[in-house]
Amino acid sequence: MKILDGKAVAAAWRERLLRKITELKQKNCVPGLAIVLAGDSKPSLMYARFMEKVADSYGFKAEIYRRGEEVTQQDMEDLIHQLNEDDAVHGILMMMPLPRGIDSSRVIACMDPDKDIDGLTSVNLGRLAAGEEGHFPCTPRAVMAILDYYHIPLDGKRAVVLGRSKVVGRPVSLLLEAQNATVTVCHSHTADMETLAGEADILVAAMGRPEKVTSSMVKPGAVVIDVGINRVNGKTVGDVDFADVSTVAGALTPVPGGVGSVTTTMVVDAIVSEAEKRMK
Ligand SMILES: Nc1nc(=O)c2c([nH]1)NC[C@@H]1CN(c3ccc(C(=O)N[C@@H](CCC(=O)O)C(=O)O)cc3)C=[N+]21
Repeated sequence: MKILDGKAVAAAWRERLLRKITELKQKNCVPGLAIVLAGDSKPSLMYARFMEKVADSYGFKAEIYRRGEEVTQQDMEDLIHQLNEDDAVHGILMMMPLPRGIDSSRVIACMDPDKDIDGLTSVNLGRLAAGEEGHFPCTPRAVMAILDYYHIPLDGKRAVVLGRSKVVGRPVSLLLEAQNATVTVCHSHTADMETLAGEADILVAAMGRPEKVTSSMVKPGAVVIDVGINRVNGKTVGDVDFADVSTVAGALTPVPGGVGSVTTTMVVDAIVSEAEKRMK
């Protein structure tokens, strides 16, 4: 079984992105990232902190806009409008989910699609579905970057995505299909998910349930991509039972050190391309 190392993928992208950032700085443009962190969700806290460190290592600005669990709808919408208008901000990364009581669709709708580097807006999701250029969610892009780095063929292959969330399941299914995979999306109402999962050449686990995918659901030799980030007893585990699935899979991403460690690189890529676009 091959371990698909996210850190190796991130390292492969790093040099080219660093070069682009240097070029931007020579033109007096320092890419600026606004991270919106509302509430106390653990994975969001982890991601925001890790993203801040990565931005620092790339030598550009990332600022966290922290709001409490009791933030109001108006505060959230005002914040997004403020960031839309701030020329130092090239991209907005808003941590999902937002606190209970906040209508996230309405907050997302406030976002300037050009600054929506995680592809949350209907405009960017529509562009993805239509096969147009745009900002696409960074976690699904990280999945694709891993498959690409390891030269995993997708054309004509059966891909099964477990989960249909707006940030992962749905966009990753569109990206896989765009690479000519035949994609099945499973969710909480799917009948006989185990059988469908077992037919996958490429299995993407993104349901957000700790260690739910076991060896009996995996075809021998399949490529398994674990998108899950779950905190269990102070430890971070994926949606895949790593030890069990590694006995049948052909290749598997670890957690941590897999998809998550490439997601931050995709944020850097998105912010750089947005900054470059503005210099033209
Ligand atoms: N709009 C939005 N987009 C997201 O993509 C999104 C989100 N909201 N909300 C929260 C979840 C969670 N998430 C993580 C991404 C990377 C790591 C990450 O970098 N993990 C490292 C470990 C970092 C460490 O060692 O601390 C790894 O897996 O290797 C963690 C969590 C993205 N999410």
